[in-house]
Amino acid sequence: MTGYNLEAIEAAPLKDDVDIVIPTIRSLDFLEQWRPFLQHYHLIIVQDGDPSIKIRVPDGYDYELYNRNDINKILGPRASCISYKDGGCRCFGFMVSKKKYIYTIDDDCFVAKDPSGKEINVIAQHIKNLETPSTPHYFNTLYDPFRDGTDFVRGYPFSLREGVQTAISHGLWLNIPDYDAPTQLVKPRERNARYVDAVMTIPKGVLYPMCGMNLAFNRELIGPAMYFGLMGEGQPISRYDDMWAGWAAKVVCDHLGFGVKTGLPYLWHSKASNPFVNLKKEHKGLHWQEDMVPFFQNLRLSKESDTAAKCYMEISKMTKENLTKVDPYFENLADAMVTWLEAWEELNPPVKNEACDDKPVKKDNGKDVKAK
Ligand SMILES: O=c1ccn([C@@H]2O[C@H](COP(=O)(O)OP(=O)(O)O[C@H]3O[C@@H](CO)[C@H](O)[C@H]3O)[C@@H](O)[C@H]2O)c(=O)[nH]1
Ligand SMILES: [Mn+2]
Repeated sequence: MTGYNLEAIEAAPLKDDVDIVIPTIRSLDFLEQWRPFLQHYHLIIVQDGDPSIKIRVPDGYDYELYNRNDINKILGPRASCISYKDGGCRCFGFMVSKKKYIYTIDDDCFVAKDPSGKEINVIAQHIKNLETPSTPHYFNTLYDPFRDGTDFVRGYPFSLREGVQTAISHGLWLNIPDYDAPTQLVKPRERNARYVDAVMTIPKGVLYPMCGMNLAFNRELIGPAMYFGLMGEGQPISRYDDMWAGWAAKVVCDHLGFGVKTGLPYLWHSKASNPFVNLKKEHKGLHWQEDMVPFFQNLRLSKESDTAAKCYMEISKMTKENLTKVDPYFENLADAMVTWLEAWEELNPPVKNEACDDKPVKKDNGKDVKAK
């Protein structure tokens, strides 16, 4: 497919347009190996667990680091919507970022190699995925037609070849696959060595289990719908943070006409989590997913919902109406979704037109800021 200068996209890493968000309860030593690919980017590190622990960021990285005390200070009572002791705390980083794109990665992930032995530049591939259209309305059997060396196949309607803007790029994992605890327990030695050289659009109306380990998205298009839920300490469920975000964000993308791609790039996941501990954290989710998935599959948004934030507000109401019968937890989750939206709006005030009004309009972290 021509018309998109893929080489130019690869050469320009868009370093001023991407923030890298890392949730961590461990160490950041994994960043040493990522230097050639990540050091040019700004990091937003969300330190989970005990805030008195000092974590070291490898020299040379440009970063902001937030622990629980910082989250409480910045969000005040609204900090209650950010999960504690769950990787879902990463969404705080999405909220404080001001960039167009987010790339989020776990702290037990390393650089993978393609079958030729070349190290994979994850951000370059995610940017390609995001900066080229998706094709959610009709499946191209040669996968992403916007990659070099391929195109739309015979029988692909010309009226659909323009595609739609891509909002989410979901990358995959070599070595330890993203299995749930029961699958990990029955297949403790399973490793993924299968590198599939493919990127594909997930069709409109089809949901998927989104993993937060190697994920990029366009924050301007979909940011408010990328809430990783209320999980972890004090909650009956953990480790469904990315699933919740993925189901909701896909429904919002389908409604707003954005696309979601999955496939390349791969990274190397060297799993640090324990399947027995995970089973304890996940077991309610394993039951509830049988209700959560049909809930999202049947959800229809109104045409008045024409932004990600409005869609997400509607989803919070529907969550309360439809899932509270599954468990009272969903009432708290629905309230947390509203709190998340309020906090998002406070930190990301709507941009006003300077020509109409140049008065200071909003407070941003306590400071008056002019609308840009
Ligand atoms: O309490 C916690 C636990 C973890 N983190 C950070 O979150 C990521 C992922 O954690 P981990 O590597 O333990 O989990 P996996 O099972 O390997 O990964 C998958 O589980 C998903 C559900 O949360 C996650 O998105 C998947 O990638 C690491 O960076 C931990 O340090 C945390 O902050 N708080
Ligand atoms: Mn892991």
